[in-house]
Amino acid sequence: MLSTSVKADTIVIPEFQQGSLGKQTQYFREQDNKLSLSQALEHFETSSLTRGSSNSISLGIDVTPVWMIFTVNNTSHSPTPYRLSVETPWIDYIDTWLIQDGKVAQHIAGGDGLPFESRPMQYRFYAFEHAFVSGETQVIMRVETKGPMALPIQFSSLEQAIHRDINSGYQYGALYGIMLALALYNLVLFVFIRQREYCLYGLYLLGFVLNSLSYTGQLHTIITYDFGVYFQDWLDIFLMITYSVAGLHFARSLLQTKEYAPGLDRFVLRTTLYIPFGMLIGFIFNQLFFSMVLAFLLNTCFVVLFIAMGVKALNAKKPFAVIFILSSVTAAICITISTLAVAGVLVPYNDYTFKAIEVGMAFEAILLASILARQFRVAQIDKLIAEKYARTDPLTELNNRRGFQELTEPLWQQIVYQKGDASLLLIDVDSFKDVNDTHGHSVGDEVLKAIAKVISESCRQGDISARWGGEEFIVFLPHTSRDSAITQAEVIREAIEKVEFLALELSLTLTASFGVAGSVANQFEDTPLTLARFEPMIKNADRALYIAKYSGKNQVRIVS
Ligand SMILES: Nc1nc2c(ncn2[C@@H]2O[C@H](COP(=O)(O)OP(=O)(O)OP(=O)(O)O)[C@@H](O)[C@H]2O)c(=O)[nH]1
Repeated sequence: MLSTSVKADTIVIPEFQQGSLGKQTQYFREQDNKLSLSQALEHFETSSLTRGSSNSISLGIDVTPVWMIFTVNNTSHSPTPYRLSVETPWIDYIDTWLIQDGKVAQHIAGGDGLPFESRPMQYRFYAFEHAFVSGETQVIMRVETKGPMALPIQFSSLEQAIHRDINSGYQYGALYGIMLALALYNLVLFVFIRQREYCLYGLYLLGFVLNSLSYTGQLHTIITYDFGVYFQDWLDIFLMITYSVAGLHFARSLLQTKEYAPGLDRFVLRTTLYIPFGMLIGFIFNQLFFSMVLAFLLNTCFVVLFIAMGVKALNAKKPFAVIFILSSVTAAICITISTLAVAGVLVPYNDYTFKAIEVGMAFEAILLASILARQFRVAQIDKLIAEKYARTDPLTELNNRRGFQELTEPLWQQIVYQKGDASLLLIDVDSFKDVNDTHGHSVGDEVLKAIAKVISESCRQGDISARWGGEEFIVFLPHTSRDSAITQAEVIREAIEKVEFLALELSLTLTASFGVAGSVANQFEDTPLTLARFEPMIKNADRALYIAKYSGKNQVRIVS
């Protein structure tokens, strides 16, 4: 007959509906040899026990097994089903004995040391349900693990347990949904844009979600193979390291720390090499504790280095540094809250403090995504500017040759298919060398700008003007016959002649010569316009310009 006079704080049901049992338990640590239940009961009776002081009992990593006791008193007249769960899914072995009237009514063995199918509930934690009969039931538990000995014991009526499960499902669904959507979106962006930040960010988020799925036991309800006692512990370590490494490389790449903080950048790089390497050595020699310490070290470095990189980026006046710091400090605070809650220090353990880490990471993920989105926008604007300048002459801001060709090509095609007319003007400033020689090159530049302005302002809407090279300009006149083009050229010639370069404080009169080529009734050089006739038309205008120059300049000519 088993008995113990030791009374832990009694849990009275059905009044007690749901909560953590840290404060209602008393415990002691097993010393050298594994105790039997009766030896443990004797110890409970005869030795001093530690009373749980917070919602979650937490004793550190790689500690000796713990024996716990608490009492449930069912004051109702019928058996009342309750669920007990230990919400840290990495515990290797948990044994629970329910003692009624001095006899073991039930023994429930579980933990990730047992194959998934043999566990009391096919659940992400060690959990079981039991109908507590009227009167007192003593609950004795023995817990053994190589991982962190954090024991948030949850005790709830079945109704509350199901309610909690549903709530928890929604909460995790929302958190993981946000993070997975962001991860996949960024990986898709990487496939199409080929910018490594997107890939690293996607991997970082995926790594975190996987790590969290494993750390909260959810992954192991899917992967149910029995790989042995430490499978889950090693997987947690591996995933912690993967997401930390991806996260740190993402931060390096996003903030480009190499440019302005080479020392810190090297340190981050080495951290992401040496710690995983050490973990690998630990894995090869099956040193779980050693690898676990390295994983926690990397996780701590991760938080500190994120903030340090943000501060360096801020000092270097990098855009987005403030948002980066805000996101990493928030994540750091949330990680600290969860860690302290699980460790039972300062922060009370409850569902919110346990999940703070995920909330912090989701917040960080959204802020980092906003940085990437803004960076994308800046890159787009830069690209548009670069594209514009690839088509624009920087001095006169008219089209350059490339811009001219790109704009005229579709118009020319349209005119050819519609059997319409089109003309070209080639304009060359007369004796421009004298301007340079007399007033200097920079004045020459200003003069060219002024003439370009006159040309573009004298053009009709739809005409396309461009700088053809040096002091030579070209104008394409769509839907304009050669005769109308001559008239238009005269307008521009007169406008140039009238330009006063007052802003340059120069009393200067400049003229320009014009070569005109164009079609009349869709005929150019006695043949209808075709796609291939564009180049010959330019050559024709060039010959006309030559004639204008050698006929005394400041005139409009065609090849007759
Ligand atoms: N300031 C300035 N000068 C330029 C630029 N591009 C070409 N030039 C000058 O334009 C002048 C062209 O001289 P030339 O080809 O002899 O022609 P020109 O003096 O206008 O004589 P004609 O064409 O026969 O009337 C050269 O002195 C070039 O250096 C430019 O972007 N800025």
